[in-house]
Amino acid sequence: MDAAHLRPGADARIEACFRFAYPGFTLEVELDLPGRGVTALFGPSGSGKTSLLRALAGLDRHREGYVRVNGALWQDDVRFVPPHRRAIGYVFQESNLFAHLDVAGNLRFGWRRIPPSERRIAFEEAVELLGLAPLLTRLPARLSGGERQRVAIARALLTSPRLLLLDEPLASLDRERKAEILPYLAQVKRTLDIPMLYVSHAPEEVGRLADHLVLLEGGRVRASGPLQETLARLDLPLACDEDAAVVIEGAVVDHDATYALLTVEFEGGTLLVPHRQEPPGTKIRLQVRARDVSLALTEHADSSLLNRLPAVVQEVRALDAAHALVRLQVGPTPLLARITRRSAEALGVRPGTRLWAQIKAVAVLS
Ligand SMILES: Nc1ncnc2c1ncn2[C@@H]1O[C@H](COP(=O)(O)OP(=O)(O)OP(=O)(O)O)[C@@H](O)[C@H]1O
Repeated sequence: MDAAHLRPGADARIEACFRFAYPGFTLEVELDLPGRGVTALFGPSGSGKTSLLRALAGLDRHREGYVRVNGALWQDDVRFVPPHRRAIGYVFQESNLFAHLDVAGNLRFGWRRIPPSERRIAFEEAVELLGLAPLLTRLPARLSGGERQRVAIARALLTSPRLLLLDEPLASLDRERKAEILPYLAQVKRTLDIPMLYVSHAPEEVGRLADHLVLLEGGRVRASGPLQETLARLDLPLACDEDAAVVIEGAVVDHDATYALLTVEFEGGTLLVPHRQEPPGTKIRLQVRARDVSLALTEHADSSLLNRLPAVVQEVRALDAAHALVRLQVGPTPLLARITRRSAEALGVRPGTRLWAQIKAVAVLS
């Protein structure tokens, strides 16, 4: 079986439009999202993320709605495809596995629902992708939380979905378990190319997996755009967070074994990152937090900081009485710096200022 059958075309889109109200809450959204890759759905509690996923899946039927996923029309004014005919995989915060079935039985449940001619993922492929081979005969009660979620993801994949909806799939897990599962999700993304809508509050998950970001607020779309651009928008609450960070995509060009440093080239410059060896050409995602970036008008070659990048200021915004947020551009790549207002004034930081961004820490996300 060839997973390439799952690949949506180049012009693939997910289009959705909903308007509905619950007492005290109205959801009014219009979305036009890439039909490939991972779209992260961000937003405060009660902003409508789960309601939107349920509406997309057809689990809640709303009169005013439109859903079209990579050419398949699931809902408009006259048509409503019921949820079990939508080819959607849904993974919830708590995996709702059947307690009386072992892992293999749970996986077969999803798989058997799909007529053989419509199956596009082999049983063994899902087992291998999620590393489930040693667990097939275990009952859910004897699995860790992380293992249960891996089974839930594999079960969803075995329904050969056109769209995978993940509603905070890692939220109930501790840090270590989360870190264990993320590589599996990244592998699913790389191998199967099924579009995913991923609800998460965790910058680490979003930074690692997402290509596109939607920010919901009070039942409305506050922002929707490519991940790197959207994370660096000063008018959004994401950039104002204490842990605000940008994501930089690059490729490994070199490894210095003496100091265990990778050289990563991105559009606009290079960064040195402490990391294990990776073959040249490996694509890599880096995360740089706004508070780990300081600014200088001249290059401080006598500093202990390895990473100094020439940058141009695009925008400056006061965060509070003491701090300012600066959006910089390193070539075409956006970067954020959180500095004191006093420093911003002393350096004369304003749009167009050319300076050096000094980066204290870079995290490797993948
Ligand atoms: N079936 C329902 N009937 C009435 N109100 C509902 C229903 N489902 C959701 N709501 C309300 O709609 C609003 C949005 O809820 P929703 O669960 O979609 O938000 P969310 O962004 O997913 O929140 P969280 O991050 O806490 O999961 C809330 O005010 C919730 O109480």
